[in-house]
Amino acid sequence: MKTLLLVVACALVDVDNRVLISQRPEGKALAGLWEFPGGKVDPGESPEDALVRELAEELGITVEKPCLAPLTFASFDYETFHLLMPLYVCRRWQGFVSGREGQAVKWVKARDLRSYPMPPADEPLIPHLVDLL
Ligand SMILES: Nc1nc2c([nH]c(=O)n2[C@H]2C[C@H](O)[C@@H](COP(=O)(O)OP(=O)(O)OP(=O)(O)O)O2)c(=O)[nH]1
Repeated sequence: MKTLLLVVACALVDVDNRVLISQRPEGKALAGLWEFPGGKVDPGESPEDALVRELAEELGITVEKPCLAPLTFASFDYETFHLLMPLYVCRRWQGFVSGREGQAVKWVKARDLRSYPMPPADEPLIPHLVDLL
């Protein structure tokens, strides 16, 4: 089997029940596609620690681990690796969301997520968010 890559992602949900998506920067794989904030789990790091770190780096917000609720996961066979991506939901954080790495960010209703091109791994996640929100 290919390398199993563990990536953690978060559906940040605001008071209007909108979800945050972030556009992958030029130069990265899957550039231009809209994704849930997150990233790779580093060796020795727990998934929750990785997500707290990524949310701070990418969006400039502080999240407490108990505020990360597991929702579902993506399992997708990319050409060079197999992605396993737990998706958490978070409704509480400190600070204001901004694209700290120059990326565009957008708050969207779950039912409108289909209007934004996302990586193929993310498509099966959308109905879970529509159901929840
Ligand atoms: N963050 C995130 N990654 C996703 C999503 N869907 C999806 O297929 N991926 C894939 C794209 C990448 O192959 C991988 C995440 O890797 P990345 O390169 O963005 O992670 P990272 O922030 O740790 O990046 P790096 O600094 O190490 O380059 O997961 C998603 O919704 N969110």
